[in-house]
Formats: sequence, structure tokens, C-alpha cells
Amino acid sequence: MIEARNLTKVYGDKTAVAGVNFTVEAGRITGFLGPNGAGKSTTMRMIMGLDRPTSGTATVNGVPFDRHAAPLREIGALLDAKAVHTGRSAYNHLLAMAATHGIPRKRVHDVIEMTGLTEVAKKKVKGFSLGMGQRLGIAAALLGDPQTIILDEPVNGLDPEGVVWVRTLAKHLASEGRTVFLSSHLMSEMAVTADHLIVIGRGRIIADAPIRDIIAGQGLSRTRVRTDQPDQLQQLLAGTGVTVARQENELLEVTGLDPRQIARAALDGRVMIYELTPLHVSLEEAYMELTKDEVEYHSHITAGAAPVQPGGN
Ligand SMILES: Nc1ncnc2c1ncn2[C@@H]1O[C@H](COP(=O)(O)OP(=O)(O)OP(=O)(O)O)[C@@H](O)[C@H]1O
Repeated sequence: MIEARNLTKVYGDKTAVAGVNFTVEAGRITGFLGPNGAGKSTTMRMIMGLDRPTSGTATVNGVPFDRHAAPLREIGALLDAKAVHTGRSAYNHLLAMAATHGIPRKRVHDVIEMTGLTEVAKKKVKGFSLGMGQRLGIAAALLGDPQTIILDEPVNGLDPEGVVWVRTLAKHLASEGRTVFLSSHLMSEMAVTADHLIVIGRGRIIADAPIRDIIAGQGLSRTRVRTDQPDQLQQLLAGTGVTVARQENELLEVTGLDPRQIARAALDGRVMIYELTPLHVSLEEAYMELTKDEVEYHSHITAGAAPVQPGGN
């Protein structure tokens, strides 16, 4: 379990992390999201003892990282895959890390195999592609067989097979009761990987909830309704907080009522409907809604909202 209590980091006149409180529970995958510059890396670095908090605390299983007797066995982290730029081979790099932490050589072989690096293990790390470097970073994070795993942008640079591998690995680690905390800007990936989300914006926590609650909480859910009496149905559904948009002649899109309420109103008004499809918002849409006022670096070209997929999430 990771706990942040009033965790704050100030750089000069910039407050990167502004007194955040959250708990990352064991046995599930917690995603850490936020716009560029929101404070994710700074928070993760403080948890790992790489940055000293200006005030507040970050603990792992109740103890600050640097007070653990054998930190690598307690917490494994991938924070900056590019940080490993060495003339050593992947195998020797891991072996050196293992040696300084009393980790047996057998474990080095295990993590190399686990991360798909067997073919390149004897090659120099500085020739590695971004994806190979990422796999090596994950191998290093797993070396001490830690109870807590922190991965900052783990799928960055990975090919589709690698992305699925990270997802499967994270789920497996969480199913073993470990604490898994990961950040990613890839919403579609986060949606299928994480159980719980913590969203940070301008150094403050703006959401801390299960993914489905975050999506539902944005109130963006719409329902597509087809009827041969659209005018009558539009009148029947009118009410406070309800929006009915006419898409095509017999097609309406309704916000503010769930499908059951729409069906009930139609039945009571004796209007036949021949399609009723919930349009779930994507995590990306919910996230954009949640963080729209928190984005520090706005792009000048604003893309249209992502299309809503029937039955998607
Ligand atoms: N060493 C530093 N000195 C000064 N300011 C810093 C330092 N590290 C981070 N910052 C600032 O703190 C804020 C938070 O940065 P941080 O890297 O934690 O954000 P992030 O959420 O990880 O962003 P990204 O998604 O772009 O990686 C940013 O405004 C950043 O410029």
C-alpha cells in the first residue's frame, strides 16, 4: 500500500504537488492520470525517495522508501527508462543491480525471460530500442520480487504485443495481491488495465475512484432512440436536465435519462420505439471533461470529441 499525506513539492515559485492525499491499495491496479506537468512524475519520485517532499509524507507499507532495509525487495519502479544508458549488456546491468541487493543470479535469468529480453540480454544497452529499454526497465523493477510496483508510462514505445504483455503482467501482479501503481497518457490502455484511477491536475487530486464511477460521474452517458413518432417522444421526454437531440428523422439522442426511464415514458405515452442503445462514454471523454480546466499546456488545434461507441467504455 502506498500512502501520500499532505504531500507537497515546491520548486522555487512552482508548486508541482500541492498537498495531495491518496492511498494506493494492494491487490488492484491503480492508474495515475493527469495532463502534462500535472505532477505525476514528481509524486512518483517522492514515493521512491528520489525527490524530498517540501512537506507531507509518502510511505510504502507504512514506511518512507529510504527507510526500508531492502528497498528493491519492497518496491520496484520504472521511472525513466532512458535513464539506463550503459555500455554494459542488459544481463550485466541486472546482475550488478542484483549483486548490490543480495538478489540471486537465478532471479536475473527469470526476469530476463519474463520480460522477453532473452535474445538481446548479452547486447549492450546503449544500442537498445525504446521498447527494449522499456522492457529492461520493467525487468529491473521486478528484480527484487517487490510487493509494490510503480511504473511511469510503462507502455511508452512498446509495440502492440508489448502493450498487451504489460497489461497482462500488471493484472497478474495485482492478482497476487501486490500494489500496482502506473501512469499512462494512453486512455484506451488505461481503460482496459486499471481498476481504480487517481487523477491529478495542477498538483491537486481531482478524482480518486473506480474507473466506472469516473466515467459515470461525468454525466455524459447518452442513449440512442429510434421511433416512428419522434415529435411525440421528444415532448414526452422533455424535462429539467434532459436534452433530446434530433439526429435524423426517426433518430433521437437523449442525455439526462437512462434507457429504462426512456422506455417507461414511451410506454406510458403509447409511443413505439424500435431501438434503444446506451452510448457509453470512453474513459478518454470522461478524462477530457474532468481535466478541461486543469490543462496547463493547451494545444492550439482542438480536435473534435472522440466518437461515442455503442456499448463501449
Ligand atoms: N526539477 C524541477 N525543477 C523545477 N520544476 C520542476 C522540476 N520537476 C518538475 N517541475 C515542474 O513541476 C510540474 C510537475 O511536473 P511533473 O514532471 O511531475 O509532471 P507530470 O504530470 O509527470 O507531467 P508529464 O505528463 O508531462 O510527464 C511541472 O510544471 C514541471 O515543470
